Amino acid sequence: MHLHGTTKINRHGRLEIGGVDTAELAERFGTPLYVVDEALVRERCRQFMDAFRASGVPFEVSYASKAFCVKAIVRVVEEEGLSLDVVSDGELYTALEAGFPAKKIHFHGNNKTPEEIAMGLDAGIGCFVVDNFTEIALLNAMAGERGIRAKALLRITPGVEAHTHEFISTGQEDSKFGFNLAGGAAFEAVKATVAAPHLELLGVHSHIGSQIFEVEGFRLAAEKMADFAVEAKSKLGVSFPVVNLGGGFGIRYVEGDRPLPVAEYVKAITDAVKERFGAHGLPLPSIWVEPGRSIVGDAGTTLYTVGSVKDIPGVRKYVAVNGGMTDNPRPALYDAVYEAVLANRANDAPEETVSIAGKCCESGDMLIWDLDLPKVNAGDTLAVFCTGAYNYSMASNYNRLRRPAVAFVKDGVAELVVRRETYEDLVANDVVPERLRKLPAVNGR
Ligand SMILES: Cc1ncc(COP(=O)(O)O)c(C=O)c1O
Ligand SMILES: N[C@@H](CCCC[NH3+])C(=O)O
Repeated sequence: MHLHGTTKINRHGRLEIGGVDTAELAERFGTPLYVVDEALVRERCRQFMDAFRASGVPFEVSYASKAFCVKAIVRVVEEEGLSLDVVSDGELYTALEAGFPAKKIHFHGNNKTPEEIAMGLDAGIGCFVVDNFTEIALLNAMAGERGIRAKALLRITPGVEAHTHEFISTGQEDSKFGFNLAGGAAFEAVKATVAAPHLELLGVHSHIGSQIFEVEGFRLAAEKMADFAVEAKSKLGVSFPVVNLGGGFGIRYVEGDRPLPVAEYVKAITDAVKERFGAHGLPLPSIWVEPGRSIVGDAGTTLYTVGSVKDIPGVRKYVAVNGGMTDNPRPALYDAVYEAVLANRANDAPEETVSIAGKCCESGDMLIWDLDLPKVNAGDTLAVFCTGAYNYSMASNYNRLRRPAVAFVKDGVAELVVRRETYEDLVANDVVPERLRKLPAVNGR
């Protein structure tokens, strides 16, 4: 069993996170419950910040809030000195509501609506990561209407494929994201941006994929960005003050996952940029990265209560929990794998191999296949590890399940940061047209 961050087994044989017994968490907040180890989030933030400081380059580490976007986490990353990526009006709204400094917010997305661009411009965000020619024209026009110049980073698809699950690779040429390098769109985009009177070109951005365990892809992308900077300088006289290499740094979900220490990814990136820019006599740009999963992923644990157990002799034993694809759609979407333990009997030896099913009306609603556990009973608490990234943020109300609560734990204290949805929340936006309203009962019928 791999215990992440402050997670440990206490003297009662129960799992404890941030110094808080999971039995107490389940009792106080109910289950399913997302538990976030705040100290581990802060440690991950510091690993990035410290590695960049050690490299001596100008930098920004921008938390990709799509991984987990709620006000409390925004507060934590601000306290740790990070910047923030948003990809929608909703994420931007959350960041601003949390008091995050607008200047340190970067707005991503392949189809930012005019309303989203207006919201970003009016808030005075730091930059837009511009994705396509439509956006160059729109952003220029909307900044012009306001009499300002918007800062723009151009998202480039560098043609680097990271070794990861196909569905979450975004760096290849055939992508809905960005301007491709090989086809010449990236070069045209630089020309169009510098010709736009209300845009200020900050530089270039690339993101090569997610859950990456090697430095090679980052190094290659960094080199391609540097070579592109050389081309832009020599042919157009344009400089890139910023080179952003995106996110995608892998984490350990299960045995066999071998992420590199954060410092190694950072060193590979900063070395490649330094070398390549230096070799061409270009000034060193500010180097930015956008980690999401590697900031919050392994700090999250989901607690569930075991309900029905169904044994099909000679086939398999299904153990169902009171959540599923609604709070964690990643196994269904990406065949993602997770480790889990019985939180209330964490020292008990494994006795059986079971598969963890969710409670949704969907055969694909399985959380873990073939998990070794002690004999499981209804009422046990199952803790699934590494659910901090892309779980709460991708959760749904399928089957009208209510989204779980989120609690931060730290130094023996648990605090609610998102309350569990209520039945009222579920129907709050429903409108019944007059003609469908139930007539008041007549004569008691
Ligand atoms: C542009 C961009 N930046 C950053 C991220 C964060 O990725 P990860 O959570 O894998 O670090 C993503 C998502 O993959 C992304 O699309
Ligand atoms: N949602 C994906 C990652 C998204 C990457 C896209 N930028 C996951 O759960 O792994």
